[in-house]
Amino acid sequence: MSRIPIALTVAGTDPTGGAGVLADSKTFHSRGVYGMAAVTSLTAQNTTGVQDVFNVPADFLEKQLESIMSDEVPHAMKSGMVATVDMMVVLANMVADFKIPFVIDPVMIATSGDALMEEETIEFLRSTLVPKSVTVTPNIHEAEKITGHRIRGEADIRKVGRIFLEELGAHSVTIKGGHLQGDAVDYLFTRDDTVILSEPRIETQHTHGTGCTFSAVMTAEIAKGKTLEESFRLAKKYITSAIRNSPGIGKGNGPVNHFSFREEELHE
Ligand SMILES: Nc1ncnc2c1ncn2[C@@H]1O[C@H](COP(=O)(O)OP(=O)(O)O)[C@@H](O)[C@H]1O
Ligand SMILES: Cc1ncc(COP(=O)(O)O)c(N)n1
Repeated sequence: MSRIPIALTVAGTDPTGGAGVLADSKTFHSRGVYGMAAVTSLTAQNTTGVQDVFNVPADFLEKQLESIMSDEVPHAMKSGMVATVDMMVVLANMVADFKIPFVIDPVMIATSGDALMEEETIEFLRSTLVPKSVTVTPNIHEAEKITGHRIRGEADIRKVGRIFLEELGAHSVTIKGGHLQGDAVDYLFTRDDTVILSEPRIETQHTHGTGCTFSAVMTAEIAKGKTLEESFRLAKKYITSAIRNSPGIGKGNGPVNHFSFREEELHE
């Protein structure tokens, strides 16, 4: 029995460390949670874009998950880039077997605009994985793709929230409004409640890995036993600080600062 909360990420790599399992691992660590990672894809990418992708064979993803689960079962888990249906089947089976609180970050394209998920995988995600999660954290584009409904403003976000809950069987959905105009407004829709969190938009190009980082905070807090709403509120504070204090790495859309929120807390 571990003496520390454990969070697992099932996601791809970004060798420049801004997104994917490296971002998740830094985030878990900064929230005081022990991090584990099963890798789905190796990407050759940096802050300017994705140069190439190598998908891990699905049976090797299965072996990684068996290695983890036969030794120590994490308290919560998230998925990020899961590019192929075969890998998603492995993930869905594992989630069904272990019933660990599971956050889906439905990663489809990188901040640079490069595709990270095959089209047929989106259908499997919608029908099989979404109902198994405690929450799914799409950005505007991903929420549109999953529901087939165009989002122009808050009324559409509310409509799409209802589609996730009522038609797709989600327990909750966390829709991130980072790609809309104006303030950065995020929405948590559950069966009983709607929580809306708003922060002023930060003028920056350094938002690489914001979605990975945001969902990793939620997963870490859930691993500690926090409620969904508490985890959402903390993730919003953390990502705002992380974007505001971005370290200015790379020639393109640089990463956020995964440790700034912790420092701000210490200085309070
Ligand atoms: N320029 C910004 N200023 C403040 N918050 C932002 C900014 N861009 C994104 N966010 C926040 O970062 C988180 C990730 O959102 P988003 O960029 O929509 O997702 P993704 O990284 O998956 O595309 C959300 O909490 C969103 O509101
Ligand atoms: C391996 C990997 N996973 C995910 C993303 C998306 O990142 P974002 O958090 O900016 O949507 C990425 N660029 N690379």
